[in-house]
Amino acid sequence: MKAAVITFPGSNCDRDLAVALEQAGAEVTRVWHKDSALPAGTELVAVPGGFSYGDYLRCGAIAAQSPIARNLREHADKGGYVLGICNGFQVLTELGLLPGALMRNQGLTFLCKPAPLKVATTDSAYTSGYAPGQTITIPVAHHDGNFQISEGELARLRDEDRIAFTYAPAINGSVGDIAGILSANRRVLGMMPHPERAADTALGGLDGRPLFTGLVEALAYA
Ligand SMILES: NC(=O)CC[C@H](N)C(=O)O
Repeated sequence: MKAAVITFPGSNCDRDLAVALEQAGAEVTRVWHKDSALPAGTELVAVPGGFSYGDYLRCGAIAAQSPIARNLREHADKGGYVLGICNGFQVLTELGLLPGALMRNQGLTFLCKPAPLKVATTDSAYTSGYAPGQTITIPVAHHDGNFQISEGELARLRDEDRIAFTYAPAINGSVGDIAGILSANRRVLGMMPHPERAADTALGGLDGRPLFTGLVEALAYA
């Protein structure tokens, strides 16, 4: 699988994400926010966590206007795979590639801790490496992770089985305890927890690894 990992000024999980993808067998190219093209043959664009452009305006809002964001949108519009983690999820909602918004955590504090999650669907390239209903632990590190969405759009997410992960127990006030969602074509995933921080025993956990290995395997047979 050919993957491109975007770096914005303020990204801080870009290298970890590239390493996690490489360890799963992906061929990774790093892309700068001012680039105006993705490498030929890119199958997955990965948008990492961090504090892009200092979180000014709203988390992810300025990154969504960057030069590479146009290529990201084109890639998604063509049916390409896009993975947004934490700040990356915020960027994808700002771009309108995923519905809803990430608001300030209910407790108004930055949360940095391991978060137990439930795998809510295994029907995607990103979650096929898990067992249905499996409980996993993945670290979170955010102040704007409180996912909110209209009732109608929430019903649609549920009807279409597009909720990928939920917090168990709740941590930040997200509606339906939602931690990650899929696009209608199931090729775009946004999630607040950081699977790249739980993809190596040296990092204290392996529960994030099946996301990357499952994705690489799923795309090999796509
Ligand atoms: N780790 C991250 O990507 C953090 C995202 C964003 N800066 C927030 O705090 O909500």
